[in-house]
Amino acid sequence: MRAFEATQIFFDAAAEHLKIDPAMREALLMPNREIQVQVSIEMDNGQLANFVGFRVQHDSARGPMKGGLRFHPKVDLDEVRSLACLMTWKTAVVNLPYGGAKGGIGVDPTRLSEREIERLTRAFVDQIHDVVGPDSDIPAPDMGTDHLVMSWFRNQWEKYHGFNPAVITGKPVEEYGARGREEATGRGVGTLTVKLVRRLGMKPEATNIAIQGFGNVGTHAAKFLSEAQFPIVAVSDVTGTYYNPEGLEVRELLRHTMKHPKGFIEGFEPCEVLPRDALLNLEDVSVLIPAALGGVITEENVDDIRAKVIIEAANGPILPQADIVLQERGVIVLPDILANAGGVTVSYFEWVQNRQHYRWSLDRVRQELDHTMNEAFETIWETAKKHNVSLRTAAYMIGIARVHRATELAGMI
Ligand SMILES: NC(=O)C1=CN([C@@H]2O[C@H](COP(=O)(O)OP(=O)(O)OC[C@H]3O[C@@H](n4cnc5c(N)ncnc54)[C@H](OP(=O)(O)O)[C@@H]3O)[C@@H](O)[C@H]2O)C=CC1
Ligand SMILES: O=C(O)CCC(=O)C(=O)O
Repeated sequence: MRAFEATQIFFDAAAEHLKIDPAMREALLMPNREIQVQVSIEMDNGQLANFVGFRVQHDSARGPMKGGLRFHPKVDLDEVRSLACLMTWKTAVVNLPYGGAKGGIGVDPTRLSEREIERLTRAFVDQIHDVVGPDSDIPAPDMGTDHLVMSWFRNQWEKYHGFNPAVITGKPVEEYGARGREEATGRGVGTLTVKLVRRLGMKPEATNIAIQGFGNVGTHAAKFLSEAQFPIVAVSDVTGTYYNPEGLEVRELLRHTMKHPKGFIEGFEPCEVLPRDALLNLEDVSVLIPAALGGVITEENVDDIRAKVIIEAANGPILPQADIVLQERGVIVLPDILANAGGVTVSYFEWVQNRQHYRWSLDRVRQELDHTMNEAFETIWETAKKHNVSLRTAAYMIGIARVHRATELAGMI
């Protein structure tokens, strides 16, 4: 199943509960604008290389559109469209004054040098600079991009439009970035995992966790949760699954990946090395946190999942048929549009600081993030109880209802 079709199925389930008529459903679901561009650069060896870049602007009823940039070989229009749509409901779930967008380039950044990635980023900005801006569409990091990519993006955009760091978030802290943005998605995931586990009557020390993906989101979630006394028994990256039933030494693990030339976990000890996807089926795992790609839990592998709770740190990790099976088995799923909303929340704080030429302390960022995440969680928990629906349907209901209301109030339709 393609990514956008999966998002549409989740959307429809909630729209049905909200009794939104078919024409309005179509209007809410259809992206405002989709941009596909050719991005050609000179590689370090002097050869020309061509890539395809995308920016999908899904909805702006609640404010400027917001969403990350992904550099990954699997990036295509369908994936970006689905991710942009998720951003619309996500920003509404945490009640930010934003709409949703997403972008990316089909490229494997691990095969490019830093200078080649910089040239690629700048060439992409040359193609899309006139459709993004602090009041229209504000990019940010996602898979395969980081604070350096944000910095090059800003610098190139400012060559056309002049100084305005609020054009992009997730920048280096010393260049108008927000303290706490780098950790924000993982911290939000951690905060809500603690809350949900407690709500379900489970004890952190007796709740084993497995995390798929050990990049920005996976590492910060692991750090937060191990500090909250959860045993992190398994983590994975593209090189494999690293498992220790006694709990991995997360601090050592972070030190190890920082020293590895490509940031990989391979070579870490003490632990058992298993095939990459074995992480999904471990017997002694209570909480599974997918924090890598979408579409990893499918109809084919869902019966092998043993966890009681799944926290969707990644965007779209569970396909709709698998979601139904998990619901029937009583597995609690905290949906992406709530679970990973910490990143865009602190991006909003960065944008606000940039616009005010003011800097918040890390304590203030963390306090406001915790407050936003807790409030959204309670709203969705209550909605799920009231309507007897899953947390995913409840989150979609909240997000869609807010965007629907803004659309009606603006008289856009
Ligand atoms: N960054 C952010 O602020 C936000 C990110 N997200 C979502 O979180 C997810 C992760 O993003 P982020 O952490 O930024 O990305 P990163 O690029 O920083 O890290 C991705 C990680 O996933 C690993 N990975 C890739 N494919 C697989 C696989 N098949 N099995 C196991 N591990 C795999 C990578 O391994 P390796 O390093 O070996 O390549 C890497 O460890 C994405 O779905 C993203 O959309 C959501 C909200 C905000
Ligand atoms: O920080 C942001 O603006 C967006 C992050 C993102 O792309 C996401 O939440 O999926």
